[in-house]
Amino acid sequence: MIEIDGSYGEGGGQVLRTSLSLAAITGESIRIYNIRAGRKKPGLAAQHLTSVRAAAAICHAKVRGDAFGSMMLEFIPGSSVQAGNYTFDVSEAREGGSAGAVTLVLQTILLPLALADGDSQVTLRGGTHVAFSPSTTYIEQVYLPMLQQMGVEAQVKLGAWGWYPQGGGEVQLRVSGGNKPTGIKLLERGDLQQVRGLAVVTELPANIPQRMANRAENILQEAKLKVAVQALREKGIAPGAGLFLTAKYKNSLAGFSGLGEKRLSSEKVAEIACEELLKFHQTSAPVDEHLADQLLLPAALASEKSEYRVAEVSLHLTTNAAVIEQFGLARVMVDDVEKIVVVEPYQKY
Ligand SMILES: Nc1ncnc2c1ncn2[C@@H]1O[C@H](COP(=O)(O)OP(=O)(O)OP(=O)(O)O)[C@@H](O)[C@H]1O
Repeated sequence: MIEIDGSYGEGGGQVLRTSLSLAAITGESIRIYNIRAGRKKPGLAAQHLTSVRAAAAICHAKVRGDAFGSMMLEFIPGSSVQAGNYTFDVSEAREGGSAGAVTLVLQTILLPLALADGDSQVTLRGGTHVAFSPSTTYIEQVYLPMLQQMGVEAQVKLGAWGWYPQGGGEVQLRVSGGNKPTGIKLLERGDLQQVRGLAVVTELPANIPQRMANRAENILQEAKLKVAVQALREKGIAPGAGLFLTAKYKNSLAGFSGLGEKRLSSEKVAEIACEELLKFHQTSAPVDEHLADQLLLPAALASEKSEYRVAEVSLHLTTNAAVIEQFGLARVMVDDVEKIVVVEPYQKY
């Protein structure tokens, strides 16, 4: 049984999710203690508990400690990962519901399902565009296309928008099985081809997405970037707003967002997303800070070495590297100065 200290490094949910993915893939039993000890409300929150249940469902794991707020979990896989049709609802993990991010549940099970024999279809319910997690738009426009470059085939379709605090969104995920990732080499991003944006609201007036779109286009055009932002007004179970930008470079993609809040103007939401994008654009790196930690797992499972340059070496990145190394799956080297990540898989699973 592999013992994992959940308080290590970042001390957040990612230590848990990466461990779950790797336990499902390798069949190794794990025991995680100090789960999310670094957070204000430690232990398993709704999104994490749903990730535990999702990982357990796909490999028939026996689980101990799978309760809301639990800081200890034992996870003993009972079979190899089984492709199939699954539904996971974050709101079921907590009384009174939750807007926990479905995208983080998705990332927990995606690679195990991609490696399994057969195709899968997964319905995920909860928050689809919430803070401190990849938005579903990011998954669709950045994460999955980058994984496709590594030979992993998966698509998402947004069925309903889910914002904080109500959640209630829905995403359909399709994964083609039997795909071992190839490595990725991404040291130069090439020229920017276009910034594509989505300014969206649910249950709010049409002038809001239009104002977000106008402000974003003005800022990015002033910076001499080619940009097109679509303003969209959608139906939903609650009001919500956001601006999602995807920068398409010759060799890579990067994503940035601003989420609406009460007392935050439409223009300010646009400015938040644009500032992030412009900061990234100045670095000349191909991989944004968030994708940097998210690419580690496919790279560790790949059939050959990966090498990529990142905009920022985050604590998420170094923490995820340490968890992967604890499973003995790959050697991960992070050059803090050059900001280059090298992953050498041992191909032991
Ligand atoms: N704006 C964003 N765009 C894309 N990815 C993001 C964004 N913000 C955060 N992420 C990613 O979401 C993940 C969050 O991991 P983290 O461990 O912080 O999560 P958590 O489970 O939500 O919990 P907590 O921090 O509450 O323990 C990381 O992979 C990070 O790169």
